[in-house]
Amino acid sequence: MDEAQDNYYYDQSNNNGNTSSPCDTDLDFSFNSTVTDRTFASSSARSSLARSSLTLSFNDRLSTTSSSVAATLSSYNSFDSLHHRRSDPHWSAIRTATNLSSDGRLHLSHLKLLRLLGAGNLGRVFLCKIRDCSDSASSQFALKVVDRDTLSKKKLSHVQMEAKILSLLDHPFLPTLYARIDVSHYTCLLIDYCSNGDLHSLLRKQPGNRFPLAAVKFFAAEVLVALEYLHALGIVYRDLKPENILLRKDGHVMLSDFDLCFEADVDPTFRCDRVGPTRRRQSRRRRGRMVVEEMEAEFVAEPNAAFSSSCVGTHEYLSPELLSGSGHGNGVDWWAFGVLIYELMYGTTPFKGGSKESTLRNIASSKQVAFPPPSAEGMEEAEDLIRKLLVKDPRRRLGCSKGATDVKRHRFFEGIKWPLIRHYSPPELRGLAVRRATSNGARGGHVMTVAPKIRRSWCVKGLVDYMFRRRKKRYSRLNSSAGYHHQASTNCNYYKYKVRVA
Ligand SMILES: Nc1ncnc2c1ncn2[C@@H]1O[C@H](COP(=O)(O)OP(=O)(O)OP(=O)(O)O)[C@@H](O)[C@H]1O
Repeated sequence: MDEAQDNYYYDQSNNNGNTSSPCDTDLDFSFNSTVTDRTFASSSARSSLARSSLTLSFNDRLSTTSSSVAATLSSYNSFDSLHHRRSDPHWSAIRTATNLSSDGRLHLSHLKLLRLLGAGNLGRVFLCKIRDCSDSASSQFALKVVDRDTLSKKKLSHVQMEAKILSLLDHPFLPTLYARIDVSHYTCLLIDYCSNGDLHSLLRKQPGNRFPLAAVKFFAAEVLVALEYLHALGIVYRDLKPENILLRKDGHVMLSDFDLCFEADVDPTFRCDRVGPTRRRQSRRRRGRMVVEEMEAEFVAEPNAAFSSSCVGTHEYLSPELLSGSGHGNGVDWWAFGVLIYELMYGTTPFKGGSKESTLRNIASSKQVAFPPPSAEGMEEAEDLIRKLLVKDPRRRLGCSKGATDVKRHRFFEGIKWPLIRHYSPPELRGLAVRRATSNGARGGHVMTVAPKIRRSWCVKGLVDYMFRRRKKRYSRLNSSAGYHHQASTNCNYYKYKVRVA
């Protein structure tokens, strides 16, 4: 947006007789300008080979919860929320902008559009920055602009679903909704900007369109943690694919596109079992013998009773039960997770045919997934995981009953310290420009709470009861506390520890 357009904005607000200060208005519709479109359309980050999501209408019934979010859209500024990233410099940039605003809210006029990032089914996404903010890195955001007047009722419900889901999220691998601005017939969602594009485009830049195994493991592990968090909130994603996995400037993932999600209830469970033999040990401190028991605690929060019968997703990623139209649940995400790992490893999806119809036929057939001969060490583990995720019957599919808890245990992920996942270095790949965190950057501002060591020794009698009670208390806050989910999903959700009974 150039100076001339800035002036146009001021004139326009005056013509409308708006008496508030220029920065308090929402009348800067520069995203509507054809100049903006022409100038920036070519800079769209997504490759032209990207596969679009579909909403088939053989069964058009939306999930029950989607109607409940069809509430009136209103402006949403979440500065006061207890977001775990509230010390992030992005929030500070927004706070600085709104301090001067008479109503304390963020308005479109606080934002300067820089370029068009791309356009999707529902609207366009712009790179923008907070005006007059000196820290260029922390003042950049992505602004998703939706023109509600151009959308059908069904697409409008998708926008509402996306806005609702975004407002619930508080996780390093998922976008933060900094503000929602509804003005006239536009809905604008201000979220994190991912300067490294999407995983689909990155994959196309690699030799043979494949990632090395270590990179597959890195991306799969991060996506798994993001999925785990969504499922713990009762959100079934339904549109997992490389195109929807964006890469932040630090090379970590951010899932995007929540318009096809549906919500369901979750009934979290926490189990604590004794594993291994009970041993007697000499206590140095207490001068006596004590009993040491090795316990395994397991936390599961998976919407395994989720049910929807609308057919949505992306052809190559649709699961057999979704295609059959007889209803599906959380299993669609675990199926898609298997397809994703396959695609990252082999550069193509496992059931891809010559046409969309033949792809769908292959998915629906009883044909099992086939693999090229293994070419590197560790491929067998990956193949075994994919095979277990691509089980056609969702009742027998890995992940469907205990979610990420079971998937994380697979030997493909062996060695990953889940609580530290945010701090693993991204792989060095062609086309991935990783900017390390600076002192006031991502790491300094919002370090993920690191869980305690996986193995711990305790010498408090009744510890298990105590932990169980504490966790139960936290579960009761399940739907209200985003912080809890953050903790639950960044902590290892199954771990062993020793209990010493004096
Ligand atoms: N936060 C972001 N940072 C950087 N680029 C983004 C961001 N969000 C979206 N984009 C890019 O903008 C483009 C449009 O995104 P959008 O989510 O509107 O559409 P889409 O991914 O095609 O989804 P849909 O399935 O809703 O059509 C995509 O190419 C995406 O890569």
